[in-house]
Amino acid sequence: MSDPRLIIALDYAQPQLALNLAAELDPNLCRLKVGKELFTRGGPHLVETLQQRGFDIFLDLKFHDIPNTVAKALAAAQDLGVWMVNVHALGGPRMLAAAREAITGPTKLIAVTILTSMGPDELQAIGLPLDAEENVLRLAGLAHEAGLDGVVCSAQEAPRLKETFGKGFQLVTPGIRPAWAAKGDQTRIMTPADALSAGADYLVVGRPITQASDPLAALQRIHAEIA
Ligand SMILES: O=C(O)c1cc(=O)[nH]c(=O)n1[C@@H]1O[C@H](COP(=O)(O)O)[C@@H](O)[C@H]1O
Repeated sequence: MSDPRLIIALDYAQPQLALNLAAELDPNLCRLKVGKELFTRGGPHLVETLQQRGFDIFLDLKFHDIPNTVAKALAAAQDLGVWMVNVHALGGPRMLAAAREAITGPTKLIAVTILTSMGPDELQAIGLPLDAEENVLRLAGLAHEAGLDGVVCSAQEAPRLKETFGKGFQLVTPGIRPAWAAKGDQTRIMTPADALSAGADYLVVGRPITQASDPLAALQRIHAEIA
């Protein structure tokens, strides 16, 4: 079975736009991410429709709540049959343990560490040490200890994480920006090829594809860059 490294973030306001793009894509070449905006608009039905078309779905709802609530939300995500789901590592060790217990099947469970949009100023504003990598390593340590499958991080942190937690601990990296794409609100970014060389297992790419005047051409360009 193919194991595509590319996950396309379907950050659309209308489910139909997501379905239109999906209709042009090959599930053997990419996976799809359904996040807060699209899920709030399209709901579980949209996830099911995309799965029926053969796509693995990363349900990116970044659960962050008390342990019981997170566990119940994850059970619901698992019932949907999604390929991957995430929680915030900042929810803490008890929440991560409850999350791990809630996932009993093949759904991959990963933890967001420090959002790729955050730089030193924002880390300072929320009272965390200024070095993003230091925070990511600490939070990834909590996720690893709780038995999660991996973390969401920036590709900049990938070498240290692979070195510390080993090959099997999966790294899902947003903040991917080809040299030709706008940075937008992302801070800790890397190109697709550099991210893979740094040790990323999966690349999450949204706007460089979804906001391109020709999304398929943008996707093909990225595929060519990482081939
Ligand atoms: O969990 C995520 O997917 C995520 C974590 C993170 O730290 N940074 C981050 O950008 N994301 C998501 O990854 C996608 C990145 O989209 P673009 O910046 O448009 O490529 C968005 O859907 C974000 O919600």
